[in-house]
Amino acid sequence: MRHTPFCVRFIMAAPRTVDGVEAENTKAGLTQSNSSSGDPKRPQFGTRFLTDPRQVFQHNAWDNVEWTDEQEEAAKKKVLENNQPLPPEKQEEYESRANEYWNEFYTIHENRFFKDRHWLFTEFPELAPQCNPNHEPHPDVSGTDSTQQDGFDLKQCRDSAALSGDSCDFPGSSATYRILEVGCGVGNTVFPILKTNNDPGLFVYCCDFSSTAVELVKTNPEYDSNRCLAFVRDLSNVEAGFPMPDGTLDVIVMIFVLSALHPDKMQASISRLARLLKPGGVMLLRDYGRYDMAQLRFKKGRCLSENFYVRGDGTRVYFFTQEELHELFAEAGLEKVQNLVDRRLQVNRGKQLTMYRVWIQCKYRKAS
Ligand SMILES: C[S@@+](CC[C@H](N)C(=O)[O-])C[C@H]1O[C@@H](n2cnc3c(N)ncnc32)[C@H](O)[C@@H]1O
Repeated sequence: MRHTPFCVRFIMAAPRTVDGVEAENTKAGLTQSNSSSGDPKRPQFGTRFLTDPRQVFQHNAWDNVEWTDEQEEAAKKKVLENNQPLPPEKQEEYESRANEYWNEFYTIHENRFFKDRHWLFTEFPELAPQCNPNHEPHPDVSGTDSTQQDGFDLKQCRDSAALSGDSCDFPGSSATYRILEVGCGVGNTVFPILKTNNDPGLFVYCCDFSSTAVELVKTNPEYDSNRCLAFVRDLSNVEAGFPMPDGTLDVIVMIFVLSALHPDKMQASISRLARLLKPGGVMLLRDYGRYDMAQLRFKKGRCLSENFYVRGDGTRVYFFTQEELHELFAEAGLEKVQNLVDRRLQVNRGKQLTMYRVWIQCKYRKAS
């Protein structure tokens, strides 16, 4: 096995059972995952398959679950039954006060709700590339001039800034590997990245439109302003600026965030974010898939538009198909690297409940 110089060992959490209301939001089931990706390079560490339905309550979770046609039809029917959208004034209120609802969420739950997740690095090795056994050292890290690697030409910027007397420096401008997490919440992705990816050239940006969440990130003892910058930013406001120029990011991460935006605002938000990527940079997404248990649990009076709902606490969620996500990324000029559906059956053995989870995972690259 190759030596991995800057790595902290990955911790694989054991699968946990989720149940009740918490299951709607929690990512606990994501600690292990599997899918029918067909990607031979993708680590397969969720390999418990249910072959005999009578055995379903033998374990807490089953991977890569096939849905029957009847099950799919029943899910479709359930969604249609609850598909009466709320009146426009209610819709408008949930849109205009969206960040306030998330502020309330974080005021109540602080950082207790979303848990750290170390599956991140197995599913998304781009977050700590030097920890991948097949990793070829990034030329920047081995000491060459990083400025020429950037889509944004930092050297040219510095040269012209020297002439004009302006500055082209920005937070993280001296970094050689820049990651932005959008909709970062309380930092359950950011802090594991900072802990695991010890590349001295790393800089992590993270933003959320909940000022309460961003404050919780900044006051976390693990927040290090030499390696990280947290800021408040509404993704759906595409006119607002970012603290880094276009063409400077290696990775943009979105974990259960795009689904919280109004569907009409998703395309512009993704297209705006794509501009921030360097050529060759990647956008990583994990989010709710169509007919996930959380969608089927919504009762009448919660639907905002097709496949878009408001929870009891005023936060909203959309349930995607793979095709919809592909369209969004392709329209933003990105190329598919991965777009897979992850179906998992979680079991509450005590209550003899079965919970079918559906998540979608995507990686899309900006052409070099
Ligand atoms: C389901 S939480 C996920 C949080 C975090 N990514 C995680 O996995 O722990 C969705 C997050 O998206 C944020 N969010 C929702 N809409 C947003 C928007 N328009 N701009 C920025 N952040 C947004 C919310 O404040 C919340 O922190």
